[in-house]
Amino acid sequence: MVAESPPSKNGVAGTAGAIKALLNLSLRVYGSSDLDSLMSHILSELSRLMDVEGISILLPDHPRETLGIVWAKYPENVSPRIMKEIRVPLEGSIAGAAFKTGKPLLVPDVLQDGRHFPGVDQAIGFVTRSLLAIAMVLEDGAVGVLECVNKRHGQFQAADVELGKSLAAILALAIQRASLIESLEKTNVDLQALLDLHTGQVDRVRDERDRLLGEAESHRAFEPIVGSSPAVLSLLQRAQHALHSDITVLIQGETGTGKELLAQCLYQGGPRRTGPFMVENCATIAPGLFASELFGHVKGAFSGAINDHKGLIERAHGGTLFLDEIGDLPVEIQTGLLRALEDGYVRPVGSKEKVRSDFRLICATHKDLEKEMEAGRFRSDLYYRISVFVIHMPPLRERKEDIPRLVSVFLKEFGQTYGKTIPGLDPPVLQCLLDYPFPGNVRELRNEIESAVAVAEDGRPICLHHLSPRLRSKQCFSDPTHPQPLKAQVETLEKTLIAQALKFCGGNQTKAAKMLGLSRYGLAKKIKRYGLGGSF
Ligand SMILES: Nc1ncnc2c1ncn2[C@@H]1O[C@H](COP(=O)(O)OP(=O)(O)OP(=O)(O)O)[C@@H](O)[C@H]1O
Repeated sequence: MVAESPPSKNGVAGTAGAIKALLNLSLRVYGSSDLDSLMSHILSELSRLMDVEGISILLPDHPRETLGIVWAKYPENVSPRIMKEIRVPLEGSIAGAAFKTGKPLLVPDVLQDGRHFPGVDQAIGFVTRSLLAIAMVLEDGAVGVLECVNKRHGQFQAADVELGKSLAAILALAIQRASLIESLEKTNVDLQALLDLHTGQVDRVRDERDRLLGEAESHRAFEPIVGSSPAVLSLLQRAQHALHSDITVLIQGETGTGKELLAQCLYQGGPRRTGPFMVENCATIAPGLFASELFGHVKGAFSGAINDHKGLIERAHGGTLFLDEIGDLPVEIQTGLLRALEDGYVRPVGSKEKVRSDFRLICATHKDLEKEMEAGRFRSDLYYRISVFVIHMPPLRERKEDIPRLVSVFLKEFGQTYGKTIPGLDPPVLQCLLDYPFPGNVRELRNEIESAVAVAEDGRPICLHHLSPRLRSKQCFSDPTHPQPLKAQVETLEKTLIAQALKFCGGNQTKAAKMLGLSRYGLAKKIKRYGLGGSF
């Protein structure tokens, strides 16, 4: 049987004590983020305030078919674990009816009420006599039920209902707040995980990008150095280690192998690229001028010193000093250079003051500096100071596979210089280049291609007669390592002899024909056949 809530008689709920208790609970709800300990405290307070044997909060399960007893304050002999396992049906229970209607239900005699669900009492060994079920309602509807069981003294009154409604409202807010905090915390965890993942990905992408950029940058730094032979690749690999540091580098190699070119690449790709790049070839400085060239001088330091002069070391401040042919530096100058390297100061000739210079040194030599040291021409302390990182430039004869690529780069370069389009080399020309030892290395090859382009006909390939006699004299038509059909060799020889004769006769075909014992017409035919119509 369900009774309408009677008006307050005993005035328990209306007392100043109850209001104070309500206020305290509200404050507690907003001051706590731990819902379980908050509920345990609130239910203890409520069971005292409402003067009941048992009190519980039921929340709907998903999907909303049953109610679970989530928090409860019952006599000590009731097992909280068993209580938590109980499911109260929404249909066929007083709590379910309160939840669905959103209205408080006061049941003075539970056994007389057909909706009573006996499962709870059976499970926990308890007897429910009277019951007050109040839905905890928010704007969107009921979020749960507050259930007070067995009024200890007398019956539930209307005042209990009013107090229960106020409590249920506070509890509904507490639950809403807690679930909001929980979902915010979960979102926060999810977001953090997402952020970590994203940050990890961003870091990985950035690392990869830096690695690729680093590689690309190194690659770009050495772009002017043409060659893909194993010798060049291993020199570039080594040079790459010196690219991003200030380390002193000693480049060793024969003349024309590209020592200065490598020094330029190290400077331009290195950390001091915005500073100056001072270059000096020690083999070309007059003996008396070394000190002044390197360290500078002050006005009046010697006859002819009409002005102050900044030396190379001072001018290289913040940048790089490249000393080519360092092996030719006089011993007395070596001491000053060593001091500048170690102290970071130079003293200009005739000056009492030292000048500071912070520079990176790159040296090159074709000499064997260890031998120079043994012979007493090179200071050992300077040698050890500059040979921290040595790079060897391989001679061209040890990397002939680079010749075709070098030739094509130079053909393009000089084609632009001379305003011509040179499609390539006649096959014997390449063979000739490959057979030649190139004592002057890449510089000699470069010069050879430049002079060939200069005399070649626009749009026609470079022929043997465009090459210098030095190269052609080395040509071996019957080289057993490169056997060719006799006809081809004879033709190559014929072509070369005609080209030489034309060149000798300044392009005069009548004279050349006479020289070769050919008719003017016969020579013209051969010139046409061999494409020798260019300027001689
Ligand atoms: N691998 C290369 N790719 C392209 N050009 C090169 C290469 N090596 C050298 N050269 C070119 O050859 C010429 C000579 O090079 P460089 O002056 O650097 O040689 P070097 O070893 O310093 O000579 P030296 O000892 O006589 O001073 C330059 O024009 C340079 O650009």
